[in-house]
Amino acid sequence: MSSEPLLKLSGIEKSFSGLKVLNGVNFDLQKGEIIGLVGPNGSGKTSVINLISGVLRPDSGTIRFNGSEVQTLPSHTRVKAGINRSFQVPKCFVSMTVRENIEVAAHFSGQDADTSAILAEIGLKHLADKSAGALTANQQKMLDLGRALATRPKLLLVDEIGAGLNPAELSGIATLLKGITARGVSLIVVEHLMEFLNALTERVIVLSAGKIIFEGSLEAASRDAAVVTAFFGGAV
Ligand SMILES: Nc1ncnc2c1ncn2[C@@H]1O[C@H](COP(=O)(O)OP(=O)(O)OP(=O)(O)O)[C@@H](O)[C@H]1O
Repeated sequence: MSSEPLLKLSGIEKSFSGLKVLNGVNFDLQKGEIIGLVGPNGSGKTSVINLISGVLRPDSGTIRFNGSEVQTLPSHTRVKAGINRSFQVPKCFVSMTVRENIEVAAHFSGQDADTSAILAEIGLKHLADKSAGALTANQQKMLDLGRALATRPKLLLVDEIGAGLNPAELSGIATLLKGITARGVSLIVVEHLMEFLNALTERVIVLSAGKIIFEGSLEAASRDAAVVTAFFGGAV
């Protein structure tokens, strides 16, 4: 049996207009694992998600997923291979209904999704026939997640889904995400909300200025001098 991780980033470098935003990023993710990706604003978290999902390509380095290198594949091919994501700013089709948004995503990826089950899971079943453009921002975030689920990902990348939610909503999303991993899906969760992350996972990767400065438990991260300096500019 292969012990290769589901996802392996090796030596990832990315610059924009000469400014290096990722500088030798390496990490692994196992099947069914959740990791939190944290770091100060501008540290490179969304760039990592964009590189894994195919929105961006690395200048150098490799991204192995499920046994193959994927770093040069376009996004739609990566979706079919089992990588999908939600966005910081949701990207639903606002002129379609909620149900149609899920159906289109499933059709696009060639998957036979259970639309009703997904609508129930994301809490939008009662709004299935409503236009996606009429949803609140938080409901659109859930629909974005539902669209990703409709493609039956093996790896789901969740970019700041918690922003602007109240504690009850955050707890509901933590339960939802844990239910998704219980089905064997791996998750990378980019988040600023540490309480929310703590409810989801023990393992975090901390980025600072494009480099991984810590990998381990959230509790240990909070006591790590380099992490404290990256977030607060010095000891607290
Ligand atoms: N397409 C782009 N073109 C130019 N610069 C970019 C682009 N995308 C990201 N950057 C820059 O790369 C750096 C890392 O940005 P990124 O969005 O990955 O950080 P982040 O950690 O996700 O930040 P935040 O927590 O604020 O979302 C920033 O300096 C950002 O301005």
